[in-house]
Amino acid sequence: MTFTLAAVVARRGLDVSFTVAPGETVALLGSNGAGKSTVVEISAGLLRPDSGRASLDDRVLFDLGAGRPGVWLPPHARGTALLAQEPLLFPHLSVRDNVAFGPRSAGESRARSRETADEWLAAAEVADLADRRPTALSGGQAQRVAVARALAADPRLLLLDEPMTALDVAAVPAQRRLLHRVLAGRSVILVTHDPLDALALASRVIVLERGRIVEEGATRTVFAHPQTEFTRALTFGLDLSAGPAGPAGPAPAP
Ligand SMILES: Nc1ncnc2c1ncn2[C@@H]1O[C@H](COP(=O)(O)OP(=O)(O)OP(=O)(O)O)[C@@H](O)[C@H]1O
Repeated sequence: MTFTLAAVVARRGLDVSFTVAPGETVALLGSNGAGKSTVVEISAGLLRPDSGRASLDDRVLFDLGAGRPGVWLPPHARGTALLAQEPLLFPHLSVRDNVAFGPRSAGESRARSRETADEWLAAAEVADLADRRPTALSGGQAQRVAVARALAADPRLLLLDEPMTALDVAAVPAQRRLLHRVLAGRSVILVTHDPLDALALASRVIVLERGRIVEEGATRTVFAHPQTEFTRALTFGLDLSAGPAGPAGPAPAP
């Protein structure tokens, strides 16, 4: 899926335009208030921009401008899934039924949507928690269930807004590894403050400053040759000379 977005939100000082290629994870970086969450909200259908257009392949998500009726698809009709900082699971449903909710809403039978849920719970390595209520989960477990729930809906575009922020620091590497595995081949926008998330998960980064794109390119290229003060500070001390880190870590020195 190719995602294209152009949007202006004057009251938030936002004016951006970019594309996410099929199967590409793009990390949105930038200081507090730069506009990252606003981009996610617009893409998910939670915030209406003053003007702009977004599409996922040939499906127009919105097309708005002055003096015409325009197009605005509601969140559930977009084919996007949002994974937020907090897992936001339905407290009255079991873990399995939380994950089954998306496929069930999309018209799958109760039995088939539960099978889909169990497949994604297994992929997120939390199959043993299927019968629990969300209140009986740790923060890390709840985020894994939230990942399973987002993917069970089979989104055309996955929006991750700081999915690691609420986690204990010790739980972050395992969550990063899970995301690395399940994001492969999907079109994803990842908001993060952590350069390690961008390096591990995103092939491209976009840096926002006061609602504008000020830097973008391949993650390692941008980090190795930062053009803005923000990116220079973000990557200070990062050693990018070891080559790309795979699941087994960087290649050993010769
Ligand atoms: N609900 C809101 N109402 C009005 N203005 C808002 C609202 N949420 C954010 N803003 C403003 O919009 C601008 C962009 O904020 P946004 O939350 O998108 O930034 P961000 O890059 O996600 O920041 P952070 O890293 O702190 O989460 C900021 O100037 C912010 O003050």
